[in-house]
Amino acid sequence: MPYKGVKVKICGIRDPRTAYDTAMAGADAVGMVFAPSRRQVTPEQAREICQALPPLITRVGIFVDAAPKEVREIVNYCGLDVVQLHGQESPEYCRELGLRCIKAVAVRDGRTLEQADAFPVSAILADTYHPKEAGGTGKTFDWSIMEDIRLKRPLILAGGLHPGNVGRAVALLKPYGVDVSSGVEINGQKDITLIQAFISRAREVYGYAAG
Ligand SMILES: O=C(O)c1ccccc1NCC(=O)[C@H](O)[C@H](O)COP(=O)(O)O
Repeated sequence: MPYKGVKVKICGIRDPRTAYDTAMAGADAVGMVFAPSRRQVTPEQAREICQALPPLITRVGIFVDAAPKEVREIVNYCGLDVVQLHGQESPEYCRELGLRCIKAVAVRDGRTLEQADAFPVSAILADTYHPKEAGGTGKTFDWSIMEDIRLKRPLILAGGLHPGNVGRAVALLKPYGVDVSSGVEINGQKDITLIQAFISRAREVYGYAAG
């Protein structure tokens, strides 16, 4: 059955105060990047962020081709709920990890998404393909690729979303969730006004805008 609404994940959170404000603005999930990136956090920073968050919010760790042992250690140390995998991780890797996983797919065509749907994971995150960046590009992809694709797993849409286009994306594709990083930043820093606007615009499609 399709999800009646849309979950909102704000990614690339780097400090406890922004994490708390993001949760109180109504986000369903926050993401912390452990892979090399200008948004990278240490396990110590992520643990502080996780501890600052209220209870009913999902804490997501972002990894790119990290060793399963390292991922499990960070998950336990920080208190993460879900891992989001942005590298070349295989179905066997996801199975071996034994954690709740979101598999990110760099969308080039419908086939890449259908292949990922066979992964033993909890959801698929469709993101923009970039030859050098594993995520957080701030660029959209051609959403029409997705229009005729029906996945078995819940779909989270990402890639270049912002308050000005998220409503259209939700209305067109009706994803289970939306994910944003660059589109709620000003000069590389998360901006709480943009975060609030993003959450409201995403949800007003279903008629329950906050704020
Ligand atoms: O955000 C990063 O810097 C990043 C680096 C390496 C792997 C993944 C990364 N982000 C993952 C996310 O969930 C982003 O929110 C997603 O890619 C969308 O980003 P954006 O297009 O900037 O909204």
